[in-house]
Amino acid sequence: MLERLIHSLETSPVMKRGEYNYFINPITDGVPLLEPALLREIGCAMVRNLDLAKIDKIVVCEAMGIHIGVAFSMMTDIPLVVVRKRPYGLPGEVAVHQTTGYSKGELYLNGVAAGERVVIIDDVCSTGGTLRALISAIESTGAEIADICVVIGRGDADIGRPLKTLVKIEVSETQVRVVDTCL
Ligand SMILES: O=P(O)(O)OC[C@H]1O[C@H](OP(=O)(O)OP(=O)(O)O)[C@H](O)[C@@H]1O
Ligand code: HPA
Repeated sequence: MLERLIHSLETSPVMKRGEYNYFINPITDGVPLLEPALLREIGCAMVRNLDLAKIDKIVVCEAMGIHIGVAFSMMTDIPLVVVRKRPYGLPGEVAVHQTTGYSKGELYLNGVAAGERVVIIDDVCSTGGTLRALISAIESTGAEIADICVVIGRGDADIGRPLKTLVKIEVSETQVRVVDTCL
């Protein structure tokens, strides 16, 4: 299991975004293309690794959480909430101030209510800026975060909660190395 993911990571090109070594991979970028078998492999690994008891919703961030969230939602029949980069001004909308290793931005959370149990999934955790901001936004709604899982863990970011990763990687200026897997 995870052979496709490991192969795709270890053949990922790396580019500079400022000082940040940014790897380019189908799961984290959607390019050059997403193979259905890779999505299935990741969906199955997430189902095996997440605690799905009494979960009301899956929460993902636009853009690169969406394909993973869709695969996972279709496998589990749990509804999906997409945290968007655009505000809608709906009642209860929560702004999420996101900082990554190479960007700053605003995301907007809708569709999560007090008392609900949610799981967060995403493509990658690097500095942890996105997950920390999302966790505090979800907590402000009064919902409970039951579990958090990313496909790829890069570095040792502290998000203040346990974080499950399917694979852990190290990224140099030229290549990605898979250093651990959840299996
Ligand atoms: O741990 P961090 O340093 O926060 O990095 C991880 C985040 O960076 C990427 O999102 P990005 O904001 O680049 O948007 P995208 O999903 O549209 O590519 C990725 O999808 C994660 O959400
Ligand atoms: O190196 C990266 N590649 C793709 N997406 C990312 N999101 C955070 N870091 C990265």
